[in-house]
Amino acid sequence: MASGRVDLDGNPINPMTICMIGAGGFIGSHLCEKLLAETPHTILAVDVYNDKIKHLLEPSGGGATSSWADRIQFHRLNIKNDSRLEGLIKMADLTVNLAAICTPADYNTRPLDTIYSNFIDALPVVKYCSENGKRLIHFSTCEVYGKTIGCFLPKDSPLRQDPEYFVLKEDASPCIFGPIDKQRWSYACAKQLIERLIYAEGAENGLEFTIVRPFNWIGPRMDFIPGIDGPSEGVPRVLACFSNNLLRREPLKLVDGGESQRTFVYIKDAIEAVLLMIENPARANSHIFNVGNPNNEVTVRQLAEMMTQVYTKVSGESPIESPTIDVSSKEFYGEGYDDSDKRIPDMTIINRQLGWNPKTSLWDLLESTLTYQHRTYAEAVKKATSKPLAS
Ligand SMILES: NC(=O)c1ccc[n+]([C@@H]2O[C@H](COP(=O)([O-])OP(=O)(O)OC[C@H]3O[C@@H](n4cnc5c(N)ncnc54)[C@H](O)[C@@H]3O)[C@@H](O)[C@H]2O)c1
Ligand SMILES: O=C(O)[C@H]1O[C@H](OP(=O)(O)OP(=O)(O)OC[C@H]2O[C@@H](n3ccc(=O)[nH]c3=O)[C@H](O)[C@@H]2O)[C@H](O)[C@@H](O)[C@@H]1O
Repeated sequence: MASGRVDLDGNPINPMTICMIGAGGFIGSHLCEKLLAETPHTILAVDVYNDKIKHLLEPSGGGATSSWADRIQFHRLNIKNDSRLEGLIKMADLTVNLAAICTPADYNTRPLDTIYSNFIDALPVVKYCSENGKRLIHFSTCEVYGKTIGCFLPKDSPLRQDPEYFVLKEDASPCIFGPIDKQRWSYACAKQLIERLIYAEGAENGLEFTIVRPFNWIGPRMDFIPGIDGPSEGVPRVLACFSNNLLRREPLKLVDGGESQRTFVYIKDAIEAVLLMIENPARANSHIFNVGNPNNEVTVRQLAEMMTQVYTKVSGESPIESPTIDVSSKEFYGEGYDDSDKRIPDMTIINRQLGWNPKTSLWDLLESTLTYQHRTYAEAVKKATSKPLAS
């Protein structure tokens, strides 16, 4: 049955069933919302948690019409050890695998869990897709590029300004990781190996696959605020760390001077790219796609300064006297941390295959995200910090 929707080549798109593993996480929650709101597709949502998609599962909740809840089914299971996984993959036309440990604070402190989660646990998913002739969209990471070639040049080398030495290209750039005792690279290395395995399944066994390399997607529902909806000692990714500091009126911690550079893309822009991949298999299969916003580059220090300005605007609270503080990576993350110096995605392939371009500026995406953070957490943080200490 056609849905009235057409793909980029004008062909009708038939409704499909999508097995989405890790659907209860940050990216999964936005992808579920988009699929339910704009397409006729059905979702088999697999995760160990569902807090971030609860509003979609309740028949009348979160503004959802009952037809939304009819098209999403939540399966609480851990893909490490659940025999129901193969059945769900068989029932679906397409599997999207998002499940992973993906917070840098874990890579050097829980390297075994990180490697198991990103490589070993993903193996059965690839195998079931390959054996049952099912299409797979697998989430990898921009971290597979590791460090740029440019960072090994002398500090004053003019070649450091040459894009050939830092722009990251799917089909040309090498993957450059630090030594083994820098366990930070356990995640990137596990993701690289699963990419190679998927690629080989495509080459040798005809698996239909697409690999996504997200470049710092950020927005509402990313990670958790420590002590409010996550462990008080937990260290989430930078957006949630800095949001937590702003909510608590603490200085934002700059790791090793905040000199590393990142490009941030708004989650809603990035999800548009994933929907194009889902609905245009002929253009997306056998490709690896960078998905990021090369125009939104900042150092982490600049990000901290911009988030402080934006938060002042959306909360109406004046900034604290010393808005940032320097910490060493050893103090913040522990032994074995290392960092990617710079991440600029080359957009040629995604542009050519899917015509996708990011739209939202860093200021605008921070404004909508920090408005959400303030609305969602400010009261809870105030309550938590005003509680008298137990005697
Ligand atoms: N957010 C980003 O910018 C970004 C960047 C690069 C790569 N990625 C990749 O995208 C994917 C999703 O990222 P996210 O930001 O949504 O992370 P997330 O942590 O919010 O979501 C991951 C989800 O997977 C689930 N999960 C993990 N292990 C599982 C298991 N064994 N069984 C069932 N469910 C399990 C978790 O409960 C969580 O809900 C990950 O593979 C990550 O490596 C994300
Ligand atoms: O998002 C991505 O594209 C990928 O990169 C992230 O890695 P990274 O960008 O290093 O992680 P963040 O926690 O977002 O940190 C960004 C930078 O901010 C710094 N930072 C972080 C937190 C903080 O409080 N202060 C601070 O200076 C980190 O040292 C790092 O240089 C994670 O590995 C994954 O989510 C993902 O695969």
